[in-house]
Amino acid sequence: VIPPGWEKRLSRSTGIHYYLNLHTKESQWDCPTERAEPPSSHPDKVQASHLLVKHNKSRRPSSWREENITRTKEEARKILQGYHERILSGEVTLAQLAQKYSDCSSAKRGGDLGPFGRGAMQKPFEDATFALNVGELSNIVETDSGLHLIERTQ
Ligand SMILES: N=C(N)NCCC[C@H](NC(=O)[C@@H]1CCC/C1=C\[C@H](COP(=O)(O)O)NC(=O)[C@@H](N)Cc1ccccc1)C(N)=O
Repeated sequence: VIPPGWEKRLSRSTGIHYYLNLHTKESQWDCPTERAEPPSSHPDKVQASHLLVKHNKSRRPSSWREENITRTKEEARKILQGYHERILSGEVTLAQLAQKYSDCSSAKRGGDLGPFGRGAMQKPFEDATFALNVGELSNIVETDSGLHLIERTQ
């Protein structure tokens, strides 16, 4: 008997049965032994990309882009608001802007921070990311590093 959350399918090309996980849409040849669970709405780990604009009150007012960052926090906010509007309009993606303008070393990876759990990032950043649904873009989030736009990717 097939555990709940799975469906037995017939592969047209091979004429062999396979099993489809109705939640993840992944398929496998061998008959599952565990039930397939819907994705939990409280994941241990999330993945996000971010665009960081630092200012003269950042804990480390320096980055790969700029040796000595002198813009004020309000100037940084204006810059990030501009990026926010351009991303929301669909003109550009966060990754494209992060690659060029983010004051974080993750800029090289389009702002991708990789997967992380609670306790890894500064609290405001962590809370904002965990509050996002996958694919959603945050408003401006402030940490000791500076001002961020965050997009949750997983
Ligand atoms: N994957 C992890 N656990 N890496 C350690 C994160 C440490 C954490 N960082 C933050 O909370 C902020 C939010 C995101 C980036 C970040 C800050 C700074 C930039 O600000 P600054 O420190 O000059 O003030 N970038 C970083 O840390 C980068 N290594 C993030 C990163 C870059 C490339 C690949 C993966 C991760 C913290 N507890 O301080």
